[in-house]
Amino acid sequence: MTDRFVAAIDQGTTSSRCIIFNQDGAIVAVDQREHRQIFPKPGWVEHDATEIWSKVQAVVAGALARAGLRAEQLSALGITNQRETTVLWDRATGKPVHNAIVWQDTRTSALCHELGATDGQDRFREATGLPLASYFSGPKAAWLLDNVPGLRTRAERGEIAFGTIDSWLIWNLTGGTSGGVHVTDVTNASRTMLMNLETLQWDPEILAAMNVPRAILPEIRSSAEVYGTAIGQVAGVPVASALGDQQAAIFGQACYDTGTAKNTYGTGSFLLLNTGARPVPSKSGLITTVGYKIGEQAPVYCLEGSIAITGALVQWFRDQLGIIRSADEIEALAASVDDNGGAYIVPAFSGLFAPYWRSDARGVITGLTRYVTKAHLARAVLEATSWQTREVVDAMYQDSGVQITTLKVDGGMTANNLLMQHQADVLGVPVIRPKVSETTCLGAAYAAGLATGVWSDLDELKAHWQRDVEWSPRMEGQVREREYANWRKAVERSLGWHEEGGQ
Ligand SMILES: Nc1ncnc2c1ncn2[C@@H]1O[C@H](COP(=O)(O)OP(=O)(O)O)[C@@H](O)[C@H]1O
Ligand SMILES: O=P(O)(O)OC[C@H](O)CO
Repeated sequence: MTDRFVAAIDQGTTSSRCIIFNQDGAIVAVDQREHRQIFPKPGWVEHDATEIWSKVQAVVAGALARAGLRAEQLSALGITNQRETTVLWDRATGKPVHNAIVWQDTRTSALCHELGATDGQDRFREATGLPLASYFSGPKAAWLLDNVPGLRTRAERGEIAFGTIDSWLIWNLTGGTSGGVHVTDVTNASRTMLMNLETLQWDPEILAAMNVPRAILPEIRSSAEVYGTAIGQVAGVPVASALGDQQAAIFGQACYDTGTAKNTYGTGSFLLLNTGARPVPSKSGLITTVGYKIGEQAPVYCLEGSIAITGALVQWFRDQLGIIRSADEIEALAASVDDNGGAYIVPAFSGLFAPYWRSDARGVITGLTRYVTKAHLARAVLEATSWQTREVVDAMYQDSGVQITTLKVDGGMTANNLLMQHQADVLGVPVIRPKVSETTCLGAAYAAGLATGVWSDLDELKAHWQRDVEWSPRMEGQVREREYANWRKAVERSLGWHEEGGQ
């Protein structure tokens, strides 16, 4: 039997990656490139979508070259992407009309506040599963339509296309101005704040409230089906999956059973719990989102705890404070002391996401005394990730009644043993990392392979999953609860700092 190969593109916040997998779900080749982060004003974060498209083309070529494969040897191509980031482009020229507005960008906070005051918070949450927050795409699209001169009129005439990054890539991959398909998948659409979670279609009332014309929106499709055939460097290859990166990770982690969960530790961290065939509304500050939908099958929903800043705090410690030279140095520095020396850091750099959704929060370091050294602060940086995760795990339990008994983990920060041990300690459950920790690309590859017959069903995919490392809890319960109380006190001190219009 000749091996079959599936390529996945992971277009992330800081870089684009292409990974080619074989039929066992093992990695054959990887290529990765970073793109520019554009910060025009405090709180604003943009990407150049044209640059992203060229980086994506480069990593696809790079991965093929490293694998020693030709495009025609690929059975399918899957897409996974940073979610919520919003691009509007001119259908005739194929050019973006503005830089993409990134998920972390807070420029629409005031708009969200106004929408809440006029239409009520609950209306949006009930229809879309999301709290009104600058994180999501709908308000970003509305901002662009109102702030790029003449854009709203052109949009209403049907000249402009909206997309999250999946749509932008699929449109370009399948032909762009010469016949590219304008689609998105249910998982990405569920992050726009424009899709109704029950119908899985654009919600006309929400579109009206948000003032977003239907004419700009892509067609919503499943996460695993052939959307079109690629042209150019991968000509002839079916483009056969799209999933938001966190949904791709839960798919790659084989969390197909109700009650299973994973946490991905990257720039931010995103904990998703599979809640099965029905959306579970959150009362505890989580998001209700679509996990995946395979072709004609029923959708699977998730509850999600989105944490904006985890790995990005390590980057801040490295780049803004200069205390370490590389992210991995933080582990040795933190391990040089036994504890945090009483210091806690709450990285509310752009407010706090789950479970608080407080745009008025800003970062704080508390508990400082002259005793505290940079090593204690290094510990506090790492612990901020595990405590924020503990808070979303507690919220998951309140919302779903599911007590997580083991947590599957992945992402760049899981290379840090000290952090993973602390995570197991503060959750009081084992934390497990799989052998293939590139679960985001793997999930997109799995979905594309299912759509094209490379794999037959979820059981086959489940059999690929293998444990690599397991961290077991060691902390005494009393210590854990005392420190958790300290963490929550620190969070209290971060709230209410920022006033609208200030920085
Ligand atoms: N050894 C480490 N210890 C702690 N944090 C780390 C370590 N290695 C990488 N990181 C953090 O992980 C993040 C990168 O992870 P990755 O999964 O590639 O993120 P993303 O997909 O969001 O770009 C960075 O924010 C970096 O600071
Ligand atoms: O690109 P990442 O890995 O930082 O993921 C970003 C998330 O999709 C934002 O919702």
